[in-house]
Amino acid sequence: MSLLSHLSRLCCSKCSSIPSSSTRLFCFAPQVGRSTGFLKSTLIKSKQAFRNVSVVETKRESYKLKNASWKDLKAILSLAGPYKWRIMLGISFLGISSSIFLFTPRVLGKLIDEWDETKQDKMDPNDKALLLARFFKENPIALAGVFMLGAIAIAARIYCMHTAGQLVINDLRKSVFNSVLRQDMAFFDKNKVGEIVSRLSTDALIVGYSVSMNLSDGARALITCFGSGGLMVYTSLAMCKVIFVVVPVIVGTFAVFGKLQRKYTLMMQEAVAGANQVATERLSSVRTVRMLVAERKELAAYSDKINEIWQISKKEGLAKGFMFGSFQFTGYLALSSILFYGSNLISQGLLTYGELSSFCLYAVLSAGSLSAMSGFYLELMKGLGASSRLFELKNREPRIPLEGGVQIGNVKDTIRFEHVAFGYADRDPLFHNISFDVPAGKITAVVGSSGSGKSTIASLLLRLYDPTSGRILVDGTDLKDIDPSYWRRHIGTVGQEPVLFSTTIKENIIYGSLEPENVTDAEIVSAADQSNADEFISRFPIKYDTKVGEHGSTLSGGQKQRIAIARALVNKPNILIMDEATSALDASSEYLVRIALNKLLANSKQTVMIIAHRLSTIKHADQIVVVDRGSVAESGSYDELIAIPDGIFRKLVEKQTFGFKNPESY
Ligand SMILES: Nc1ncnc2c1ncn2[C@@H]1O[C@H](COP(=O)(O)OP(=O)(O)OP(=O)(O)O)[C@@H](O)[C@H]1O
Repeated sequence: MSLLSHLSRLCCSKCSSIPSSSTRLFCFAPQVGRSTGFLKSTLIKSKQAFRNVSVVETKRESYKLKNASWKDLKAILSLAGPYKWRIMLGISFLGISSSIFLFTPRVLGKLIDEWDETKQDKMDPNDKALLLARFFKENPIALAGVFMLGAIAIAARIYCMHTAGQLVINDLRKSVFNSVLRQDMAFFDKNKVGEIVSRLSTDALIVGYSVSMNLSDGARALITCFGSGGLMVYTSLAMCKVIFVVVPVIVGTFAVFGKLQRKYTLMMQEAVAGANQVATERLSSVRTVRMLVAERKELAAYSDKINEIWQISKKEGLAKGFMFGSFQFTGYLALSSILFYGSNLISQGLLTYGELSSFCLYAVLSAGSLSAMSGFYLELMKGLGASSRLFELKNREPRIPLEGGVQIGNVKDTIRFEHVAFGYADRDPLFHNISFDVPAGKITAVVGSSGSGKSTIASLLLRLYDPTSGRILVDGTDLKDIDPSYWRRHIGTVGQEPVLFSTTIKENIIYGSLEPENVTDAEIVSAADQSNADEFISRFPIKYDTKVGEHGSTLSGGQKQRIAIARALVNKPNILIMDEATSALDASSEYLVRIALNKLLANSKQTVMIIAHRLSTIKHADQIVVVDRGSVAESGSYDELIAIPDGIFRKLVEKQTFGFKNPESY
């Protein structure tokens, strides 16, 4: 009975140790960025960022084992390279525990026969197992001591392999995250953040497991299988006939129901991921759900997903039940056959009680190790499948590197867009010929109808994307030859919807500073003062140490915007890009932000690009560039452009001043 339960425990431990995809993490890009300090708040349109950010874990395909390639085997084994001594130590402990527990049944068999007076004369007095059995008969405490040693060796092996696995997982996660952080924006347009985070969490776990615990479990199964198989033959060749009949039945049962159970486990993981996706998406947009009174609808949607889980769970439970039931059935059948045939041999004097007991123990050990070996193979395949996806991310070279090139962080004369053409991947070309100059130390406003590509111009200037043809020249140097990080570091950006991180106001302001620890409090207050933020921050009880909540949820839109402006200013950037920094605000918030911006622009010696929606706000720009149908349709001062009869700018202004007769007077 206890042998059978030991056997089923072996199988259970195999099943339960498989990392479940229901443990996937859901994470938002700002948090990802914050945790490393790499992502700069230079995303021109936070709405674009959130398009990816709020995409949570999507339904993933089951592991496609057929895609696992053996060339990756070398690569995943090389991940364990730095920890080879730890793994070797684990394997040595495995050697100790396996030797003890493989030799034990034989010694126990001899111990049983030792009590049988009639068998004494037939025993080989030089048999090592017999000598040990006699020793343990006299010193039973020593036997307990040996078992204790075996148990300690097992514990040490598990510790070594578990920690080696975690170290591999840590390395993988760090290197993949590092590679992902370096990717260009086109990569993030195509890949969902939820999917990447899932790879970092689940796939790294599977790979780490497959080269650590799984490897040691596989080695243990192999040693046990061959060791106990050999010892069964050594114990009684005659009994092996029964084994040849019984073992395939046990392994076959396990294979059939095990496969079924694994299938349902994978279906379950997908269903749980689906339910999590619904829950996370809806909860992250709970304000919209509340305003649209959609609570019942969302509960129904979530209940449907839970029902899916329930349907699969019933099948999974049935498969599991049948597997363990059949396992008990075949196991008992096997043991009964061994005992029946064994007793027969005993009655003929061809076998001793001790030998039969040893044989039973070895049979159980080898059956357990056979099923463990099949599990090892599947886990290794899973590891290979998961590693190929991770290596793809780890080895991906971004088209726009993070660093490298001429270190230019200012413009002395002009930034020139020269016949720039550009289109987003899988979209029609957006620009076919954009040409205009941004003079140094002046304010240039870019205007155009919605979707004309104003924000894209700012993205190109930040080199978040490269033009498909044409060039952007900074005092004659192609932007492609300039160190991208150095360039971006000298540009202050305020996006349409400010992205704040769930930390203090102070940390939000200094986020993006090259040396945040060197930014003085006076500099922070000065930046906040310039952006009209100090006025409300100083009214908070703990002022700049106030936490702003997730995505700045405890602040008003205008307050968030003013903190974002302070963040853009604290680094004293040479170039400022303001992307519709006030369009999302109500009238009074806009007024406060506008005062801040006007104050800033009035004193500014910087080169400023304003992506403008509200045309009344750019009256004082030195130059206005009108983008229309992929090229620059008009450019000039406000007065020059408004004076063009039927001009595009004039029409844009007329649309915004609908109801006013004379747009010039607006
Ligand atoms: N990351 C992206 N991937 C694919 N297409 C994009 C992406 N970002 C913007 N677009 C598309 O490019 C076009 C120009 O977008 P952009 O945001 O530059 O326009 P805009 O003039 O700033 O618009 P608005 O005034 O409405 O903010 C739009 O059609 C938009 O759908």
